Parts: sequence; C-alpha cells; structure tokens
Amino acid sequence: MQDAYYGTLLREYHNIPFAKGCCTEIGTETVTFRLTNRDRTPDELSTFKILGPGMIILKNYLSLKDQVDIVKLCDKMTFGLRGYYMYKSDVDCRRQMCFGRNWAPETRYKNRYMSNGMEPLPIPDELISLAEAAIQDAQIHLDELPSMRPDTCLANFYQSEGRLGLHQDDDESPDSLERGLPVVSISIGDMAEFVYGHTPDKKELKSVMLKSGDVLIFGGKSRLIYHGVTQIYLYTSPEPLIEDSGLRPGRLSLTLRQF
Ligand SMILES: O=C(O)CCC(=O)C(=O)O
Ligand SMILES: [Fe+2]
Repeated sequence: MQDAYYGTLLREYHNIPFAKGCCTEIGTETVTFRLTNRDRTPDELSTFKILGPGMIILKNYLSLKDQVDIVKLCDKMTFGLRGYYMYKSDVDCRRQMCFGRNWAPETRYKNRYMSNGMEPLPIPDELISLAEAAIQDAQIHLDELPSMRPDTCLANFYQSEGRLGLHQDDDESPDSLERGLPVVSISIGDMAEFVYGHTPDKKELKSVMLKSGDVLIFGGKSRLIYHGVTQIYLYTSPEPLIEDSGLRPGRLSLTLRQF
C-alpha cells in the first residue's frame, strides 16, 4: 500500500491542502452536460492544424460551457478515495485520477488503485461521446485516422511546476497499438507547451501550445510519438472559465484511449 494524496480542483478549497488518504464518500449526485460544440456562435468557431500523419489539433473545440461542465463533472468524483491523487514520490507536481481503468506509472494498467484497492469509476458517457465526436471531426481532415471507443481516461492536473517527461503511450493492448487507435487529449485551464517527435532526440522535437478548449489527437502513424509537457503558463486560463467553474490555477488534461 502506498500513500496517496487526494483533493479537489476547485479554488474555494485552494487553501485546504490535498489530504492524505482523505476518505469522504463520493456523492451520489451526478452532473450531466450536453455537448454544445455543435451549436457554436460563429465567433467561437473551432480551427484545426494537422501536425503529422494521424495527428491533429482541434483548436477551441470545446465551448466554454463544455469546459466548465467537464471541470464540475470531474470534481464530483473528487470527494472520495477515487479522487485526484498524487503519489508521494511524484516529483512532477501532477495529480491524477482515472476512469475506466486505473493507470499509474508504477503499475501501468491495473483494475484497481494501488493506494487503496478501489476500482476506478466508469468513464462518464459525455466524455466518451466527446472523444468520438472529436475523432469524427478529425477524420474529415485525416483519412488515415482510425475510430476508437475509449475505455480508459486519465485525468492529469498540472500545478505551476507541473511537467510530464518525454514518453510514448505504449501500455495499451498490442491490438490497439497496431491499429493506431488514437489518443484523444482534452485541455482545460492554463496553457501548456506540449512537445512531440517521432524519435526521443530532443533536438528534433516540435512543440505546440495547448490552450483551454483544445483537443489534440494522435493516432495512425503518430500513435507512438514521443511526447511530453514541458511548461504550464500559470494564470492564462480564460477568466470566464475560472469564474464559472472555480478551477484553481493549473491545467487539467483528460487523455482518453481504447485499451
Ligand atoms: O497532459 C497532456 O496533455 C498529456 C498527457 C499524456 O501524455 C498522458 O497522459 O500520457
Ligand atoms: Fe502520454
């Protein structure tokens, strides 16, 4: 059993440290939200940029309402032993929470949380449909991008010093990796620099800024790209997001995959 620290992302609790092994029960109330990205007003139109074969960024894909709803939805899951946690050994200042399957650096995919043996909650349906809709929209521009239905979602919360070292996402099943089933990464909150490349050679890495509401997808020939998060730009969250969601300073990313 390893110590883990649990806590909420909401600012009203900012002064309350993430508690060690806090065991408040998860509320039964659920937050439901309807995706609004289909009926945007013209000035909120999403744009896209192809970053490589099977790799695309959908800029401003999520409406403000969707971003607020996702923060609240995730935070509902926070008051309990399945909430955001940080291993004592974590030097990257990240907190994480999983839906569907648990993934941790020490255990890779496991059905249960290593710290307390609990099973992760299922991925909320809204997040599954959001990932599927984003892939469908990306496929209009990238014909080599396969479809996927996520069964695992890793939520990472990066604080000011939050980082994620260069790595490949290669713990999914051989079938999923061989088929190049895409990873869908949703960014909410402060802006981040995301680096990526087809080799781990630091000189060859490219970088892209991930802003609140952006969705990054990498599948097909880019499924095994090396990638990482080098910097969080604190206090760059859209002001209305902070006001409406109460998100504390930092960046929430949700990464959805099919095992
Ligand atoms: O935070 C991100 O955008 C990347 C997350 C990531 O690479 C991962 O969870 O494997
Ligand atoms: Fe990754």
